[in-house]
Amino acid sequence: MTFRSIFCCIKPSDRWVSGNRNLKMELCVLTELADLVWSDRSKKEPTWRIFSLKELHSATNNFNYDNKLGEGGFGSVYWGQLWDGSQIAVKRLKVWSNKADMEFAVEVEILARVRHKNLLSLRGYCAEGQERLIVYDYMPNLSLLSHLHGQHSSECLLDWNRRMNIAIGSAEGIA
Ligand SMILES: Nc1ncnc2c1ncn2[C@@H]1O[C@H](COP(=O)(O)OP(=O)(O)OP(=O)(O)O)[C@@H](O)[C@H]1O
Repeated sequence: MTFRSIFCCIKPSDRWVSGNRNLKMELCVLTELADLVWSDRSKKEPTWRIFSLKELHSATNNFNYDNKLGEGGFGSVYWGQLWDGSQIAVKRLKVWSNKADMEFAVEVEILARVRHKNLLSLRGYCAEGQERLIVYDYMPNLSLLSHLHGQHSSECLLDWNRRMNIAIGSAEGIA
C-alpha cells in the first residue's frame, strides 16, 4: 500500500503565502494561462483546467447528498464522475466571504504549481458568481486518519514498516 493510495491530502495553508497580496491577480493569470495552454493542444497537455459549474453539477448529480464524501472547514466534498469516466472529488465552498475567497485562491494557486506523487493532484477549479469549487483526483481509499484511528484501523493493520513508509512519503510530499 503506497502512501498516496490511502488518500492523504497535504494541503497548503495561507500561512505559506502570508504577505502575498497578489493572489487574486495570480489566479487571473493562471486562468489566462490555462486558456492559453488549452488553446494549443499540440503542446504538452495541461495538468489542470477550469470547470464550468454546469459540468460539475452534472458530474456530481447536482451535488446530491448521496455523493457527499465528507465535510471540512471550507465546505462539503462530493464524489463525481466526468464525461470521460474519470472520478473526481469536488470541494464546494459553503458560504462566500472575502476570507473564504482568499483561502480558495491560495489552495488553487499552490496546488496548481506543485506536482508530486504523494500530493493530492489538482484537477481544476470553478469560480462562477459566488460559487467556488476545487476539483481533485478522487482518492478511493479514505483518509489516513481513518486507517490510523478511525473505522478502518481494525480492518487494515498498519505495521511499523508501513507507518515508516507513510511518514517518509508525507515528508517527501511536504518537502
Ligand atoms: N480527493 C478526495 N478523495 C476522496 N475523499 C476526499 C477527497 N478530498 C476530501 N475527501 C473527503 O472529504 C473530507 C473533507 O475533506 P476536506 O479536505 O474538506 O477536509 P478538512 O481538511 O477537514 O477541511 P478544510 O481544509 O476545508 O478545513 C475528507 O475527510 C475526506 O473524507
